[in-house]
Amino acid sequence: MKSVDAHLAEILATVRPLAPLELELEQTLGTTLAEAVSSPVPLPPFDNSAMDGYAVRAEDITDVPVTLPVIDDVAAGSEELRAVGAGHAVRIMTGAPMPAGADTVVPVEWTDGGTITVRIDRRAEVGNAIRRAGEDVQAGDVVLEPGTAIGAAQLGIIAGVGRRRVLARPRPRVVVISTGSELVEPGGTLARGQIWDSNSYTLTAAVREAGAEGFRAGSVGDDPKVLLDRLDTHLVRADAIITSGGVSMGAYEPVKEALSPLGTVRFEKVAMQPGMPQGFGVLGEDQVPIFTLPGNPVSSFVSFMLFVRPALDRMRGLPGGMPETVTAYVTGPLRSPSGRRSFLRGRLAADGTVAPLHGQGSHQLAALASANALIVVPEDVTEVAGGTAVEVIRL
Ligand SMILES: Nc1nc2c(c(=O)[nH]1)N[C@H]1C(S)=C(S)[C@@H](COP(=O)(O)OP(=O)(O)OC[C@H]3O[C@@H](n4cnc5c(N)ncnc54)[C@H](O)[C@@H]3O)O[C@H]1N2
Ligand code: MOO
Repeated sequence: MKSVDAHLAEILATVRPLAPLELELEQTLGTTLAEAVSSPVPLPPFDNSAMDGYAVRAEDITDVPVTLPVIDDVAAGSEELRAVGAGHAVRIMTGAPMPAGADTVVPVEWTDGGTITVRIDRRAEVGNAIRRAGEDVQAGDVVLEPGTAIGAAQLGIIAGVGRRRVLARPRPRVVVISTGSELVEPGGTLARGQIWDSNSYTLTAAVREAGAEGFRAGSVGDDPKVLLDRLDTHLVRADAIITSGGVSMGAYEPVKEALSPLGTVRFEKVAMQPGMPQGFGVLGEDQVPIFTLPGNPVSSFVSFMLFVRPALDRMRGLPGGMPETVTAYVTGPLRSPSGRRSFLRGRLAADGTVAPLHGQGSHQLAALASANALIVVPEDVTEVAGGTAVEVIRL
């Protein structure tokens, strides 16, 4: 059997980062920057007040209380400013430019809040409550390096340096197709022998959680021709394809039957539990990667986390490797088949323990839904005693 590491290594050697595009600011969330972003101006661009209060000369308020005439009122965005002469005060708002002559800001709480004259009750040192130009960023400074994943804060600094568009690797578009003639859309009525299709929903959601665009292309039955047609329709708009089901040893395995003759997708057994039957390869002229995951719901989800997610990271221009693990102490005994790496569902607690859940079957979706971690048991371990340190993948 092929090892988990070898299977992931083959996948990562095949998938490539997507080509960067000029993207509008609004479209950059979840994309990966492909250029260095720098600021054309210092940030803040000008000295400004950090508080609502009064801009004055510190030397005029060394003896307090003192009452000064208020000669101007400046709000954020004010352009024409009167200079602050000796013995004068200017009422100033947070973010408003510092008027010339003033070297300190007295917060309104330290005053009587007057608008014609103001009584100042507390001294302020030179520079008090002033935000200096360039204190955050100097003109020309790189604020984001290529390869940065763009989240809310990163998008904020791109906007903050005035950029409308940036060069970024887009979110991969991933088409999800489930196979199986027993599948019925949720909301429909089950006849005998049927089940609701959960995998295509789980996998599409997992794709989105992984920072890619998920398109659920519904389910096809057990006819390999229908699957090939469906793949053909979606290949043009896909950066990757995921199928579920139809890859084991049964009499009707549409995925295997449809794709084996192409010679570009390999079906193998990977030494893991769940998720043993795996397929991976490329399709079409553009060599679109395809992941054919096993149909058991827990198996397809675990396979996604181990193989598809790192591949999507790589396509996004991020490092992409084995999911990170943390060490935890298992609260009860575990069993694992010899020669296979197990990924058991568990609940990781704040005290650093992980409790294995009841229902470790590959079909037991409810146990998966209550898990927040996968407990990893190495290939050469068949039994783990309660209290042992184990590695877990957080979900
Ligand atoms: N003789 C053997 N039988 C099986 C083997 C084997 O090695 N030899 N491997 C088992 C393992 S392990 C797995 S995992 C499954 C994988 O089977 P397939 O990928 O071919 O998937 P199906 O047969 O289509 O379905 C398996 C199971 O999952 C349910 N399913 C499928 N699709 C969905 C869906 N979209 N939503 C919810 N549930 C789904 C399906 O009804 C089956 O119960 O094969 C074992 N057998
Ligand atoms: O390997 Mo299958 O994925 O256990 O159920």
